[in-house]
Amino acid sequence: MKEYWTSLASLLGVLAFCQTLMNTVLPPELRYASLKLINRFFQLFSSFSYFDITEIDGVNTNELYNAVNLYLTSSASSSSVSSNRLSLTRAVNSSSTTFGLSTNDSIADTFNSATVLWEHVVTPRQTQAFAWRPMPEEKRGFTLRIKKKDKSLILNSYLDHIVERAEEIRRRNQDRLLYTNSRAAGGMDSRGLPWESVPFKHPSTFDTLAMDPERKREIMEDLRDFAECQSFYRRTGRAWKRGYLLYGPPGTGKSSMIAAMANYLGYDIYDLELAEVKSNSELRKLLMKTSSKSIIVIEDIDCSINLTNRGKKCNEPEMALTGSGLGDECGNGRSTITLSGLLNFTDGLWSCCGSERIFVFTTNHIEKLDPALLRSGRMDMHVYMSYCTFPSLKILLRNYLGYEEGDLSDVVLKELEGVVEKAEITPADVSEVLIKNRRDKERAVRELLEDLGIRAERNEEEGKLRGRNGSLTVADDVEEQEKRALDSPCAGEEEVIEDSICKINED
Ligand SMILES: Nc1ncnc2c1ncn2[C@@H]1O[C@H](COP(=O)(O)OP(=O)(O)OP(=O)(O)O)[C@@H](O)[C@H]1O
Ligand SMILES: [Mg+2]
Repeated sequence: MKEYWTSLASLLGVLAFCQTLMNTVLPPELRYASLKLINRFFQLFSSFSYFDITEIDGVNTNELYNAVNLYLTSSASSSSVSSNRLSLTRAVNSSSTTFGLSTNDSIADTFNSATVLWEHVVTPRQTQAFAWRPMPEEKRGFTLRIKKKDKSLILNSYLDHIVERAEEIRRRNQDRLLYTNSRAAGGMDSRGLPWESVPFKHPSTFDTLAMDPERKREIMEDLRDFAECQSFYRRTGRAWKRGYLLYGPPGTGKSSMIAAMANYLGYDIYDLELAEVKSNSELRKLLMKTSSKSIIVIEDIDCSINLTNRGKKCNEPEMALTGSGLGDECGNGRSTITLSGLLNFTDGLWSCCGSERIFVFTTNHIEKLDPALLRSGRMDMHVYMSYCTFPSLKILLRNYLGYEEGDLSDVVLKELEGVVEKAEITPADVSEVLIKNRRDKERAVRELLEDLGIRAERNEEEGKLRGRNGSLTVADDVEEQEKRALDSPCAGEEEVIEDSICKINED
């Protein structure tokens, strides 16, 4: 026994000596590499296989890493998984606490009677004197340890199971995320991610959205069709994405529609602030960092992109080859996003670097948009968010006052129907009147009727209404607006813009 202890002490002494020698002789980077090498050597004789799943896979975020993270996060608190230490987090405004694996801690899981071990590996990134792009300060990843004999039996099915479970958890999770690129400092965060997120809690749904019920049903069917028909997109060779252009006056529910879409499909929203994006390549990078099952939104597209930039030519010859043949990135520090860059963003090869994504552009002035954005196939569905119509008014009365079909007298309904479209009132304005008087329903309807009457009269006086007998229908309006926008490709804008639009059309 005494001999045993003596040998153990000598062995420990040798190990301590080797470690001191390594620490003295080798610089820190080499020390880490040699430890890794020794580790690999021992793994050769081990009965386990190891798999590394890193957070960043080249330039893209590794979807598998996110799936494993979510899977372990949700199962960390359950009794089937054993771990001594868990990290607890709760995001700003979030309603739920999430469990996670602490840095460099491990957790065991069981699948088909095989036990596996996950380790959360976080190592500091080696500092480089020069880097092409900001890199996260830490390298994160999971290492899966699995018995060699179980590897062929469960590895693929286990990973499929994790991806499926993660998907399920995401869908069940009420806290969708709302991402934005408009960070005060600009650029990326300490982990090299260009998007910041907060939990998305907008309560708007298709049920609360006031619009023509038939049109609403069409949009919902279109969305469902899109989400469920991956095989169709694959079979027809189309990228699995869809574009919606929402247009109409302010306060008609464009942003509410986006929230309703996200809540309906359970997608995250990426609210892209174009003014914060410096160049087309930055735009592409942002696109690459979005996840699938998401809605990428550019609000007020007519205001966000300065088309006059497209008229500016770059001196570098390779720049002149890009997009429409006009310079797009002159590197002068100002935003140099071009229309062609934007079109590539939604439609080009890069737009397919993920899947199941919806692009939504909104505008108050469809007639100001470049026809290239409107042509069929680019924005698959154009949705006109109109002034309040009688059917949408009934939805608002139900939402705010609880009036169901038949609760209001026929006389009042007739009065409302007769005046609502002539009043050209937005759902936002109707909501205001109803919110203000929601505790006194009759008064609310009375005030609404008064307001509608005044607006209708004013409109008639100002000769705003079009049509033979002064009536304006939503259908007329949609037709007229789209026609105006499509028929005059190079008309109606300042000259510089005209030039560049015409050039891109020639291309
Ligand atoms: N169609 C609608 N159905 C239900 N509520 C609506 C609708 N339109 C507007 N509202 C109400 O008015 C408010 C403003 O609407 P929203 O922000 O969606 O309008 P918008 O069309 O995006 O306006 P803008 O063009 O100014 O961005 C919302 O908070 C919502 O309560
Ligand atoms: Mg809006």
